[in-house]
Amino acid sequence: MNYNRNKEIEEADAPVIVFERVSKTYQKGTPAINNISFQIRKGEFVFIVGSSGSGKSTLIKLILKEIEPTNGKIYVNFKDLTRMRHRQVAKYRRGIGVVFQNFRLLKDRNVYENVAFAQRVIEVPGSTIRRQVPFMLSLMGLLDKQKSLPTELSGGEQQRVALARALVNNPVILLADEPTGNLDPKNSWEIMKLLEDINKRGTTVVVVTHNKEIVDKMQKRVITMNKGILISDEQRGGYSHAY
Ligand SMILES: Nc1ncnc2c1ncn2[C@@H]1O[C@H](COP(=O)(O)OP(=O)(O)OP(=O)(O)O)[C@@H](O)[C@H]1O
Repeated sequence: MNYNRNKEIEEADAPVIVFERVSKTYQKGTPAINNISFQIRKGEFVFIVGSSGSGKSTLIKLILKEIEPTNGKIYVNFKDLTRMRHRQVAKYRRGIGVVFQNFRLLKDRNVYENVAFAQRVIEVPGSTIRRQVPFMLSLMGLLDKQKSLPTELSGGEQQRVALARALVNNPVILLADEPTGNLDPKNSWEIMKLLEDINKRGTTVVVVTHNKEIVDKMQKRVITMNKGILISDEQRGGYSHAY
């Protein structure tokens, strides 16, 4: 598995997520996102923070093209999302790794199968799956849990399975929506260290979180939202500057 993706590291400065004056108003509402512009470059690690209802999940849904902006332009991986054809959307989404607060694992499949499934749906050859799934599980420290069902795992282990599944197809971007929301501090830090390792290997990582301690300690770029408006965007920022 060519996990280093040398070509992409060479293009480390290329913007992989671009929002240009983007607004989103749900039916009968005030704007959930109001005239937002920002760029995230290849290989960056970015936190998105803000109080409940500030528009963070809306932002993630826009990036995944689960919803359409009311105004503005969004480019991801050099594709104009507003002009993407319906039949191209599934393939586009498979190019982005995503993890959520509640893990979203297949409950009736073991750890190995949960990760392999992400490859089976895009018809990766069996021999490649048999090589790449154990590699990914070993990166996540899960080789000895391959045969366990999600219900037999701790929350931290379940999130590591979700990470393995999100990463096995080698995405350029990993989106994490509250990845530590259901975890205790020790497991939260383990997941954040893994996200940092993944980022060092070249993957662009975008993390939505309410975890003040983690944001303050990690000293990454922090985009802060408030009532649909981007109120600050700081390199080596902190949560404490948020409100
Ligand atoms: N499907 C929807 N229909 C109508 N309004 C919505 C919908 N989804 C979100 N909203 C509204 O849009 C605003 C932004 O919501 P969003 O879920 O993006 O916030 P958030 O920052 O992710 O919040 P949280 O931290 O609680 O997850 C809120 O006012 C919310 O009520």
